Amino acid sequence: MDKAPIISFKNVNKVYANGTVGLKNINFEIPQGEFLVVVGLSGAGKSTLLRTINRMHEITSGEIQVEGESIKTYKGRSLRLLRRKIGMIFQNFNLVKRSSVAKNVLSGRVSYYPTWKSILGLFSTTDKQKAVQALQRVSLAEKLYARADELSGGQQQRVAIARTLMQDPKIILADEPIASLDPLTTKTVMDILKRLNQEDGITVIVNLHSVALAREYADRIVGLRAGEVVYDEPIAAVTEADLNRVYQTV
Ligand SMILES: Nc1ncnc2c1ncn2[C@@H]1O[C@H](COP(=O)(O)OP(=O)(O)OP(=O)(O)O)[C@@H](O)[C@H]1O
Repeated sequence: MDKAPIISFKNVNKVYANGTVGLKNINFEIPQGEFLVVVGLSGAGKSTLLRTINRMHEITSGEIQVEGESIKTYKGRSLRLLRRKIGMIFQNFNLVKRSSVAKNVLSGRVSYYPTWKSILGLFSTTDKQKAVQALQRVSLAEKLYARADELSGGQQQRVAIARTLMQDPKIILADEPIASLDPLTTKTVMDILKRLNQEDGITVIVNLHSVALAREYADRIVGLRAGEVVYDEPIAAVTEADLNRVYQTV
């Protein structure tokens, strides 16, 4: 690919406080606009990898760059700006369940407001319209006033995606976004992520257990085993034998 990398890992290591190795000598670049799927067994380091990109987890050594800048020393405003451009989707949706869909979606915009305004819920009319548009993108505009916990799992995940869109993200990190969903709903959610990638040029990185899904949606697959990259290929080059390597336990 000839596009500049939006994210790069250089000799990245992560050792947790209890001595567990989370990531081991990770080196790779993610070009802007790529749909990257990270696969691996439970405990392989997929969540750790994703969470180092927005500094939810700190790395032990090496360097991660986002848009050509090392994120290691970011704090205060620079860290807030980093997190604003990186949306995150979680397996369990992370919605405020007793709040309305509208409030949940608008909360994706708080980093654009001073704290006191966001606490009082003083969102602009423009942003309220933006929330409706975000819900339209995930085909849920009619649920604007519903309570989040009245929705199905798949609908809640779509609300979470709409919330992320309020950030105007350049990157979406999705950590097992379909792990709690049935096959039909899985397809809806994956299709939405793919559409945002293709129509908006958002770089999407998704952690998945399912190799079949990875093959269906990814531009490229990175396989992790015990914190190490054991496989990194564009989708066209993927073979069963390669993927089996990712799932070997020894
Ligand atoms: N806070 C923590 N403290 C200590 N070890 C941790 C912590 N978080 C994760 N680990 C360990 O780091 C390794 C990688 O975990 P990680 O959650 O990144 O894997 P994963 O591939 O995302 O797994 P899963 O598919 O189950 O979510 C595992 O051995 C895990 O037990």
